[in-house]
Amino acid sequence: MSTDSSASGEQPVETTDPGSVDADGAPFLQQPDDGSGHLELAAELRRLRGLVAGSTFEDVHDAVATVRELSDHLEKVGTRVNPFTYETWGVPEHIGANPAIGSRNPISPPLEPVVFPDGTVRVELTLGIEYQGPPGCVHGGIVALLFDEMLGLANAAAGSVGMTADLRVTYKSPTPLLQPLRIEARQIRTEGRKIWTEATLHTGDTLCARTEGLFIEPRGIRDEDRDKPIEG
Ligand SMILES: CCCCCCCC(=O)SCCNC(=O)CCNC(=O)[C@H](O)C(C)(C)COP(=O)(O)OP(=O)(O)OC[C@H]1O[C@@H](n2cnc3c(N)ncnc32)[C@H](O)[C@@H]1OP(=O)(O)O
Repeated sequence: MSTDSSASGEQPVETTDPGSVDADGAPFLQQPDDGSGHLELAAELRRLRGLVAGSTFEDVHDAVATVRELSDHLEKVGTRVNPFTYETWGVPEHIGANPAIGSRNPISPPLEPVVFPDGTVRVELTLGIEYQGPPGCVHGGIVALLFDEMLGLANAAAGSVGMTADLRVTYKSPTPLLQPLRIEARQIRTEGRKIWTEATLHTGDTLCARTEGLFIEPRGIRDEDRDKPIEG
């Protein structure tokens, strides 16, 4: 998504594309473009989402009609995904619909994680007004969503998979909108089916929030699914 300039000309005014890949990190959980235009559609809707949530209008009835027409069109030309019939998790229909990382989901920022040799997973992102809680700050529930996702990805990077059983978030300092954010997650230890994973969220050198999660590996997990993240 494009980054615009505020009146001061310095700050972005909307959620931006994720940060570029760090030289030391490898892209993790890439979601390939199938060439259908689906990802471009989602990106355009992300732009729309920010405009709708973050603007005031005198009269947008024309836009209502246009968007209704678009929805009717997509209903006609699309094949609906059934979330109860995936062969396994991690297939594009599954990951793509995820509200934190899904490239097909206009709700997602989306995250574009990189993984480091020590198993740390990192994302860099900037969130716009559609993620606002307190004025100028990211909603605490959004922080928890992003943390949950990142912990799951760190588990996947470590070759394990677990359902979130306990997620504790400590909010240390307001998480600003429209400022570059960095989330880093890593698995700490495992014991039987229990997995402990931690993450931090910074803006610059300021720690905004940290989290500790306990994940439980589902019973009967297949070996080939261990490095695939469970979606929240
Ligand atoms: C793409 C990136 C992925 C993002 C990741 C997102 C992950 C998610 O959001 S998952 C969705 C949210 N989470 C859920 O819906 C989970 C709902 N809960 C459940 O399904 C179950 O309670 C589940 C699977 C966690 C555990 O159930 P079950 O497998 O029966 O575990 P159970 O046998 O009772 O317990 C196993 C061990 O874990 C412990 N345990 C289980 N739950 C907890 C808990 N909440 N707190 C502390 N310990 C717990 C038990 O005490 C037991 O310990 P021990 O072996 O020492 O006796």
